[in-house]
Amino acid sequence: MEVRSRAPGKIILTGEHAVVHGSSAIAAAIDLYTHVLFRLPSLSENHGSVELELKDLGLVFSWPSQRLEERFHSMDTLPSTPQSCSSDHLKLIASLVEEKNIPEDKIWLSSGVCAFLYLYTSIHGYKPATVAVTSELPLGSGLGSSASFCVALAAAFLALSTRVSINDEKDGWLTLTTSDLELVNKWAFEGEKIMHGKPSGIDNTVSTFGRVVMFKSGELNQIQSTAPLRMLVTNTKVGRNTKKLVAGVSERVARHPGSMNAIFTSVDFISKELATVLETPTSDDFSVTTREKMIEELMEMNQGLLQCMGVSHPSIENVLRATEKYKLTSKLTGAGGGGCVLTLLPTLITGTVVDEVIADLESIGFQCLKVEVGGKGLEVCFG
Ligand SMILES: Nc1ncnc2c1ncn2[C@@H]1O[C@H](COP(=O)(O)OP(=O)(O)O)[C@@H](O)[C@H]1O
Ligand SMILES: C[C@@](O)(CCOP(=O)(O)O)CC(=O)O
Ligand SMILES: [Mg+2]
Repeated sequence: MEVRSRAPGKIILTGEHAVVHGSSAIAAAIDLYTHVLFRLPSLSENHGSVELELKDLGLVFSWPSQRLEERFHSMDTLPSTPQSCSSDHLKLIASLVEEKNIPEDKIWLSSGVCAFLYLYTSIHGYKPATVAVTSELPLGSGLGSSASFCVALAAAFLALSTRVSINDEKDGWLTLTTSDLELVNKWAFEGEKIMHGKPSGIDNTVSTFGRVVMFKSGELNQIQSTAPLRMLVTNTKVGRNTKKLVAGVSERVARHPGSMNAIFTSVDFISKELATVLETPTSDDFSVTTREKMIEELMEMNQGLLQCMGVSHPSIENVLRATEKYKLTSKLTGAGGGGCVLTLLPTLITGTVVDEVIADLESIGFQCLKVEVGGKGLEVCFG
């Protein structure tokens, strides 16, 4: 028996970090996915283990089911509803991951493997299975790979544990009902907590539900954008870790509470204004160019405030300068500190100019990705 799931990454148009502190943020799904293939072995192929195959990284980890059961027997590991992983429970999981001797240059993977073990054992128990993961997203770059990893895993485990109701349809990609998407989203949030420490929930929410969303304090509002948004994503290829960057901002808040809260309030206004701009139909009084100028100005202001939060990086500033030469506006997306940068591609820009911008950025050593913005969320497929 097997199920596949795929969950998109995201871009944050405005509001990253501030959203962790209660401000509004606007994010959109992108057409780059994490894919999970979850297989329960037949009796003849039963290997008695829970096996995680990270295909892009060429790594396989496996834990005998019996050993997992013995290690966790004192834990309440089969909650019927999503629950946070307690620190004792996480210590146990971390010790099972440490035994795998993940190579030092890939040690950043550990938190992902911990999140996998937590979601697997909580939702599915200890039964032998093979879980294969591939991702079209650059990992640890601000495009929400951690959240899409958790969403795709939680969906696959729930789908084969019959904890979600699926239509009768047997072939093709299916979307879940809203209440099942909410369940997946809650589990994915628990996985994100293991990876981010203190996530806002925006990444798992947009990966689950797709589209363009405004998010504030756990509340989701769909944005009906009146025109397509064209964005170029530039990966600076400077590695960074969301958990550390989020913690760094909280430390700055502790040192400068008044100033930082004023910044978060400004970001809240910026996101709300962006929502209005996106939802306002273009007309004689509000042309596409005016709309795009407004979006650019809001992105520019948000980038300035992200600098004030201490999460920009020289590589990000380089992208800003390189795109400014073409009168284009850019802003970091995700946690910053390196990672990815967004550049708005106005409607009137020609393909030749876009190609020149990309060539310039790639000549500096960056990687450009053309993404579709605001598409679908999580889907599953039985086969
Ligand atoms: N396909 C994947 N395979 C294994 N781990 C993954 C995968 N996708 C994400 N992760 C985990 O998520 C972490 C990156 O998350 P994070 O630092 O939040 O950056 P982002 O979410 O922007 O990609 C990785 O270090 C890894 O632990
Ligand atoms: C910085 C933050 O706002 C977004 C982090 O996104 P990413 O993991 O860098 O893709 C954190 C959060 O909202 O949980
Ligand atoms: Mg992340």
